[in-house]
Amino acid sequence: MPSKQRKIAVMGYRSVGKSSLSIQFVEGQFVDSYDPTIENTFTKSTRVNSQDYELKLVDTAGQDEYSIFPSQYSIDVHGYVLVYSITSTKSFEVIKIIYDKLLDITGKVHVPIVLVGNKTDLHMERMISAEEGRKLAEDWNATFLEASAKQNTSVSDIFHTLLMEIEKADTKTNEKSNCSIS
Ligand SMILES: Nc1nc2c(ncn2[C@@H]2O[C@H](COP(=O)(O)OP(=O)(O)OP(=O)(O)O)[C@@H](O)[C@H]2O)c(=O)[nH]1
Repeated sequence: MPSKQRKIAVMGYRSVGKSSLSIQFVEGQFVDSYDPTIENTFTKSTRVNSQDYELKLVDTAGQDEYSIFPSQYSIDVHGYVLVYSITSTKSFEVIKIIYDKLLDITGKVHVPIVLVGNKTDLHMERMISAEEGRKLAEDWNATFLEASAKQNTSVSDIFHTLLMEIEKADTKTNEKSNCSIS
């Protein structure tokens, strides 16, 4: 089977660990220093369910409640990793706003999304429970995962799950377009 090309955008509030998750997945390392991202694109080959993928990962600049959703991330992107930090109530609020803007700009009812609560290693500083995250993802009809870029917990699951979600959405669209009225 030929390899499929997929583009994924990682979005969320500042400093939630978007770069750290991307770098952990692509390079297998964690960098402790904080360097705000403007935009970084990574490529990685990966395999899910016997299918090879050529993945383009766009690590975006941190957004806040006032940011305009960058229009370049509304086209050509197959799925989104929406990240908040379990230690930051603000980042959880901002991810809801980003989600609303994303739906608005794509004009779609359903977009493949994995909602990620990052920094689970900082359990003493936890502000958002797993239940709250799960509930939000349920409202969105998205998949929910908690992760730690630092400890490399569930990091590859995020991207593999999203690739499966994209595949599911693709199948649904194809089924619809093959549907004829007689
Ligand atoms: N303890 C802990 N720290 C983390 C984790 N992920 C990221 N960090 C730290 O959080 C800070 C911000 O991480 P980044 O990956 O740069 O965050 P970002 O979301 O890309 O930030 P912006 O580019 O500003 O939007 C850095 O100091 C990281 O080392 C994690 O899972 N656990």
